[in-house]
Amino acid sequence: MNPIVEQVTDDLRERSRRTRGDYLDNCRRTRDELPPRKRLSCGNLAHGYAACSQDEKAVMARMESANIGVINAYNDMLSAHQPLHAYPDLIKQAAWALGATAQVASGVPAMCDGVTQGQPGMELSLFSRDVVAMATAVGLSHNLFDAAVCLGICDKIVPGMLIGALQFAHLPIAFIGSGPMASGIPNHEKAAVRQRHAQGKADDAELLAVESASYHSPGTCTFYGTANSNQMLMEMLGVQLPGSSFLHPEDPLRPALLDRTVSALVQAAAEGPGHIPLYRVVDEASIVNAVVGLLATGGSTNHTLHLVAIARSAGIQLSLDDFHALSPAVPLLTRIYPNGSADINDFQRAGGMACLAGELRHGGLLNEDVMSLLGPGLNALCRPPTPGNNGEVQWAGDAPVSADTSVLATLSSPFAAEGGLRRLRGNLGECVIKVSAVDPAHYRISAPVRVFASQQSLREAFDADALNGDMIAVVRFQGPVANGMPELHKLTPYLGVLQDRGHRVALVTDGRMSGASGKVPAAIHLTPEAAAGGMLARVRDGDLITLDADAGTLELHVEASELAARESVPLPDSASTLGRGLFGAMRARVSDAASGASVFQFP
Ligand SMILES: O=C(O)[C@H](O)[C@@H](O)[C@H](O)[C@H](O)COP(=O)(O)O
Repeated sequence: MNPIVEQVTDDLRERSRRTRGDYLDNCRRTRDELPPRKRLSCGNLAHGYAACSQDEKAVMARMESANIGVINAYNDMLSAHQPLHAYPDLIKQAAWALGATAQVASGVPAMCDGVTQGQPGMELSLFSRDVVAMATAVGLSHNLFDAAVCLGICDKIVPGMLIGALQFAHLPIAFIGSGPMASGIPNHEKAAVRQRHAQGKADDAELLAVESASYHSPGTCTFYGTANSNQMLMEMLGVQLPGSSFLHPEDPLRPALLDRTVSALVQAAAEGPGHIPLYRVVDEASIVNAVVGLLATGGSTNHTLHLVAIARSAGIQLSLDDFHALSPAVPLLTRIYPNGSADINDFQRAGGMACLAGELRHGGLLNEDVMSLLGPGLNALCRPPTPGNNGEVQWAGDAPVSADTSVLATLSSPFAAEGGLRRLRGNLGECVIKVSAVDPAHYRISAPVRVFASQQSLREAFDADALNGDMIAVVRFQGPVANGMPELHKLTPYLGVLQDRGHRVALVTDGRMSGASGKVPAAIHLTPEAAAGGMLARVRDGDLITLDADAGTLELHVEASELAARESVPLPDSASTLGRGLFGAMRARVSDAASGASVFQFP
């Protein structure tokens, strides 16, 4: 076992002792005091199964077999979620074949960050995670279910569902994804046309043709952004079947995997030694494994927020310090766009999750004492699913070796010695940078500041040709309190053009970037944010900032006395169009980015 992974896991257990203990007590008490369906009156039950068939009612009334609640994030607008339309019926059929039942407990909202990128709706995006958590809890609060399955894939939806599910962790709960669409136009070609469009060298028709050739059918986007990082994490945590995430939506193994998820839930719902409630699956050890997976793949920066919020919702006191402590122990093993030119389908062909997990395990980088839906340990995670006898799926054989080391490296020859995400600290506060997609020549940048209070103002300055030198672009008032912490990924082509012109450029912001961002060094999630007393509100045009990803520092070169004497620029008025007015209460209550940017007050 790697001593750093062991130490971080031990420290996390120690730090979480009280809150995790309270959480587990609460889970067990819920099971004792509010066992599924047992406290419902006849009227309650009759309401709950009124729309079921007579046969289903007879089975449900006996209460001898599991009733599975389905939380569904289906909509037609998210390509990744569109295939989920068919899943509830398949789950019901699979349950019925086992003498059990299933019901859709709730739909939950599901935002697409691709649709809202650079748009006002993006200000709802991060908060939608907590809305999804509450919607998941609303569905399961009917207490009609012995187990649950969450159907979701994309950015905020999976973390939100898991936060909600963890409030029902006395039940077995599984996740099912739908898999990536086939590769379209390569992601780096799309990015190149975007840069040409930003300079007026490509028109809208050309850009739309390229975008449509990239995003072209049902399934998850093919870059390694937040959605695909989610999928990796759910497998690492043990709540989604190993090797299921990156199979195409129409892959012939998908029906068998769905059936296996349902049978695992039915088994795990039964009392006895095989009972596997969610609280046995998501614990300190599996959370550390998830962080290791994120670092080894250079995954989405959004997970430095989501994993913290997920862990804390289960009484686990994960912090950025844990990411920072683990990073030197975890080599970078994948090169998937934006960290390279390959996409998630190339990763799958190279060996996918089984190969990645096998490699990490071989290096002692994963905790072995974990529980998954399939039982204890990591064996299944390190083997690809294959068709077995009777159409059932099996995980057998050896961990595969990489079929393409330019996409999925070995521990003996990693892409970088350290993980893809780093913490930066300095007199402006604490923030995060994703180095896995940045050329090491740009790890250290010292340049004068240009301050912007919005994405739009930076774009206007670019269009006016007013950005033609080295620059640290400070885009502030983009934190959770200010405007819900939008992703600023629409700035990537503009900053990318400046970098390609040979200027030394970096972004410093209290906002977020997308999982698809990375080429330009970006110090993001800066805490404290400008709207909550952060020094970022005192930065002025012409100040000098040094961002040093190797040293882990972000320094504003202004004397502390001068900084103390400066007035903070006030928060601009918030806009209320497109529903943003409704989210004022969340902006007023949200925790800082270092604590997961959540409206929930977890101890
Ligand atoms: O965090 C993420 O992964 C992104 O928010 C992603 O969900 C979003 O769809 C991007 O906007 C797509 O990236 P491109 O716009 O670069 O294709």
